[in-house]
Amino acid sequence: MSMIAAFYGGKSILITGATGFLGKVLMEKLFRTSPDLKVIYILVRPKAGQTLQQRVFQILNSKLFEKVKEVCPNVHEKIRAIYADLSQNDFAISKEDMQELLSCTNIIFHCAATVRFDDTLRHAVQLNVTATRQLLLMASQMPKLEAVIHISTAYSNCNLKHIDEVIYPCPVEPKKIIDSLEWLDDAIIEEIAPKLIRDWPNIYTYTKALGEMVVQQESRSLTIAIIRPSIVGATWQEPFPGWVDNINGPNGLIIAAGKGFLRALKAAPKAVADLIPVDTVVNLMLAVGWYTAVHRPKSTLVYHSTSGNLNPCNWHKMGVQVLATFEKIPLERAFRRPYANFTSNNFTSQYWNAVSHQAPAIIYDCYLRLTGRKPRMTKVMNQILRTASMLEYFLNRSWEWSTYNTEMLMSELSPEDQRVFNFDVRQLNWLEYIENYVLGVKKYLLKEDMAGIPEAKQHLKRLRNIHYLFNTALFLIVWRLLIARSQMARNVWFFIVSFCYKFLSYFRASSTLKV
Ligand SMILES: CCCCCCCCCCCCCCCCCCCCCCCCCC(=O)SCCNC(=O)CCNC(=O)[C@H](O)C(C)(C)COP(=O)(O)OP(=O)(O)OC[C@H]1O[C@@H](n2cnc3c(N)ncnc32)[C@H](O)[C@@H]1OP(=O)(O)O
Ligand SMILES: NC(=O)C1=CN([C@@H]2O[C@H](COP(=O)(O)OP(=O)(O)OC[C@H]3O[C@@H](n4cnc5c(N)ncnc54)[C@H](OP(=O)(O)O)[C@@H]3O)[C@@H](O)[C@H]2O)C=CC1
Repeated sequence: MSMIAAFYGGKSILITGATGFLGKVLMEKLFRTSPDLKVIYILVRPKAGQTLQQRVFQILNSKLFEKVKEVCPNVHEKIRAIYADLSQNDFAISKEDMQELLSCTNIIFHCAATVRFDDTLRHAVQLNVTATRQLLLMASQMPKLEAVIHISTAYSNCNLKHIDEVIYPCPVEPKKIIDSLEWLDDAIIEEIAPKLIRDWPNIYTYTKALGEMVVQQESRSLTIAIIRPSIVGATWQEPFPGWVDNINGPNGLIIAAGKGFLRALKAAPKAVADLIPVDTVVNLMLAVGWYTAVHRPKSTLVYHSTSGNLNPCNWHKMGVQVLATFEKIPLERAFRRPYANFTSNNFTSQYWNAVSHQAPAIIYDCYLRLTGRKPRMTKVMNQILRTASMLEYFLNRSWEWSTYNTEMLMSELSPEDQRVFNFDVRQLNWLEYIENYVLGVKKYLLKEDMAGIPEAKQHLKRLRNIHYLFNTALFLIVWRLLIARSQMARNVWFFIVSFCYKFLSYFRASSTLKV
């Protein structure tokens, strides 16, 4: 019997960010391994015209939850969606709901955050810092609370090269920033933001670092642990391989590469691609929840959920495998044949951008205009290049994360728990994982039918022929223009033709002699 699964039995668990990528996989695993848990409270806001109930219904009826419905048929009754907006005071939770949460909650998993790199400082602080503080104040009024698990990011200290499992101080006190945002207006905030974030690459990583400091400051009466995942990718094993449902992180770039939009990336090919499967992160979260509640460590422990130091993979290996998979299982209606080029050189990168990205988009838009349609490819291409440039910082550097606490926890688990809540990334086979990942992007994110693969392959063949035709035509035009204008080009042309003629004559003469 798994001790961790048994621990969550009968518990009331509060999850923030349950409608997000990590949150959904967390709920799924909890219901599947501990179907006798009491209730999962999720803090949800209405979104995109959907009510809370509609959002929950959609999640529970998705493919991700198919296994859960077999193990826990009454899952609908065990999930309680509470209206909440984490950017509001007291999260805008009603008095009755707040009372219930305060009196019943046993464990909290705090996943909610804004993960946009370019969010405004005000909004990112509200969500990643102030909301964390407010949640911990709520937690301190919960008599039955056993543990709080805060999800940060391995990149919260990406201004350092070697990162230990400790909370590093930030140059400015979070409280001072929260207070000053109350009276400063938006224009001034955006002006001082670059000065505040100093050597952090974006507002997201900076506010996640502030969030960790808040956890440290508010942890006096609470038992808290922090988990820092690196780049969270599709599921490795559970509930099935390759599940993914948003375009964050690598996902958008994988689609852009598969559709033939993105054919070059400014990335150091040898830099470590520190991806971590989402189910590995969730297994660690549940193990940490159990360990923190049962062993109640004296200080706030930080756990790194990273792959680089135990089982490294680099961007080159990843790119090659992504392309190899698209060769076998192409995406539908590609713009160009998938091709990949990683370069860390500025000049080469700009050259590839002009030749491989911008020029084809402009040519295609001209074609759309000529055929009476609305041009759109330049806009799409600019969007992709903007995203790629936002991720560049992470593609051109490697970090070392120590994993002492994570390995210590692994050794504390029973063999059964090590199997059911496996977070040992050394067992990951990258080639197999990336293939399933790419397949998952096609099936679960783009919702493409596997029956369409022969047609997609046919389409790629047509694109290859167009490519050859286009290049030949371009070569002939350039050559014709050169010959017309330059004596040197004419000389070269004459030399090549006479050389070919002599070679053919010699070949014919020698083959006649042999006979
Ligand atoms: C041999 C050599 C091979 C060579 C090969 C070369 C070729 C290539 C080979 C490829 C190989 C693979 C390489 C992989 C590399 C991976 C690198 C990963 C590094 C990640 C590091 C992460 C470290 C930190 C990790 C963390 O700790 S945490 C999380 C990470 N956080 C993020 O990843 C957010 C980032 N993103 C943003 O920050 C914003 O996205 C922003 C970017 C500002 C844009 O922003 P903006 O331009 O405003 O665009 P959006 O509004 O966002 O979206 C625009 C449109 O997409 C739509 N849309 C937005 N959402 C979604 C959604 N869900 N679902 C569906 N649609 C959505 C939206 O409707 C809109 O459509 P529309 O309305 O235009 O029609
Ligand atoms: N994905 C990754 O690569 C990594 C993620 N992390 C961390 O993991 C955690 C989860 O990330 P992930 O699941 O990928 O992110 P998602 O963007 O998929 O999910 C974010 C969640 O936060 C919720 N949320 C955002 N704003 C509010 C609000 N104002 N009120 C209520 N809920 C809100 C979202 O709700 P809604 O659905 O309504 O928008 C959603 O459920 C984050 O803390 C992130 O920093 C760390 C490292 C890497």
